[in-house]
Amino acid sequence: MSAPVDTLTAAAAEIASARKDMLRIATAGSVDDGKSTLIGRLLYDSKAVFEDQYEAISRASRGDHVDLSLLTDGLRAEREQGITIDVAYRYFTTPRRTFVLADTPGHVQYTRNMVTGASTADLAIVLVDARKGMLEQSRRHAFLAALLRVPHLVVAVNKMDLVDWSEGVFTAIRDEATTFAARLGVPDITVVPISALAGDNVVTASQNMPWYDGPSLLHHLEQVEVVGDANVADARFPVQYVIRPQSDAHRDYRGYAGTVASGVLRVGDAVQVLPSGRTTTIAGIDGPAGPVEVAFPPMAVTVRLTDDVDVSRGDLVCHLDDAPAVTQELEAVVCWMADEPLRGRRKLVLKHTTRSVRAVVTSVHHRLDVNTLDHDVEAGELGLNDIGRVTLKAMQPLFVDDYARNRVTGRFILVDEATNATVGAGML
Ligand SMILES: Nc1nc2c(ncn2[C@@H]2O[C@H](COP(=O)(O)OP(=O)(O)OP(=O)(O)O)[C@@H](O)[C@H]2O)c(=O)[nH]1
Repeated sequence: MSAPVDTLTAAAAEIASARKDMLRIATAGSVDDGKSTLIGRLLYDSKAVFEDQYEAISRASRGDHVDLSLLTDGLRAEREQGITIDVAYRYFTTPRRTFVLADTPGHVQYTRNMVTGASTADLAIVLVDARKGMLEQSRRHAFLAALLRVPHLVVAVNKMDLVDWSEGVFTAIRDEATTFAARLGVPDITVVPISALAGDNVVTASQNMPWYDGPSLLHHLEQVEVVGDANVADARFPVQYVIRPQSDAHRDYRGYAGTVASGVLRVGDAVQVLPSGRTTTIAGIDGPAGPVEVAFPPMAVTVRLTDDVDVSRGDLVCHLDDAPAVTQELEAVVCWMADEPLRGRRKLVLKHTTRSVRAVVTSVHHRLDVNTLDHDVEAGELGLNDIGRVTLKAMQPLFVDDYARNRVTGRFILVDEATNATVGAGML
């Protein structure tokens, strides 16, 4: 039985109050587009930086402007190499919201980090250098954001000071970005002209671009609506651990711990456990601070069931009438991240929610050209950072939804059997 509508509304309201204050952002830009400077500017102008830190970087900066990229680059080991490698998470808060910012590097070979950083993001900021316009990299970043179904896209056209704050330059880039985003099916795009170095339109409105009447970047980040993006309809609870205390006092306790992937679970709900299909009822839900009546994403809880059904790690608890597809054959868009190409008959380990199964790629249908969005059906393989459509056969059943409907149960990663390295990410 699904949760009744009033429960969904209540859950949406609870998610709203829990989430209204938080926005997860992924940033992407090519090398030197000014990502570090932009993040530094956001931190500084939103007062997330202490004055003494600012004085230290003022002293270290050369030229007219304080080099805010020192704030974000300061801790990076890549300083010597001059490149950014891993995804770094930063937090900052304004009176309106808390922001979790995944800083993903721009180099083409690091697509993998972008995939990691953006897969849970509410919003992606793609930085573009006003002098260069939409490059292949910018398109690639926008494409990945769309592929990962990041619901909101911002294209920040940076270094407007270097094009004399030209409205014409901005309009041309905005039109190109908007057209490309429309082809990708991006539901929401905002294009903002900024100067991260001088601070124009980052937090406060620019005096230099009176022709722009949209919001500043931070203002947009503070007001963008994300509550409606959550899937509150389909209850999906992948079991991570079975909890069965050994002590005599708790000998009868058996609970199933995990994170609610989507939807709403409520005490008393009739549920089924996949793959067995056994039906039972939720006897209780334990949160970190004690029992709760309702659980919704992304709460980590322990669920107790009324019947003593056999449940193990990797099983899925869902309602009776909206179960996911149970399948061993998967057709997916895969982003390949290993040096040696992906070809048919390749054996891999597929990790989907809390389940790991062996799988084999049965065919590579096409490779996608990120610039033209054309399908190359002749390719027959995917090289490093290629994206394409493949079919896989899993050795055990998986409980899946379309990625478009569910960003948690609709994605998986591919791991090399021998090295245990992540070699691919897939969207169903
Ligand atoms: N004139 C001007 N220069 C800028 C602006 N934003 C950044 N820069 C400069 O551009 C250069 C690159 O900026 P970064 O912030 O380090 O670039 P990045 O994209 O973080 O580079 P990686 O860390 O290598 O990915 C620096 O010299 C900045 O001072 C801007 O709005 N105007």
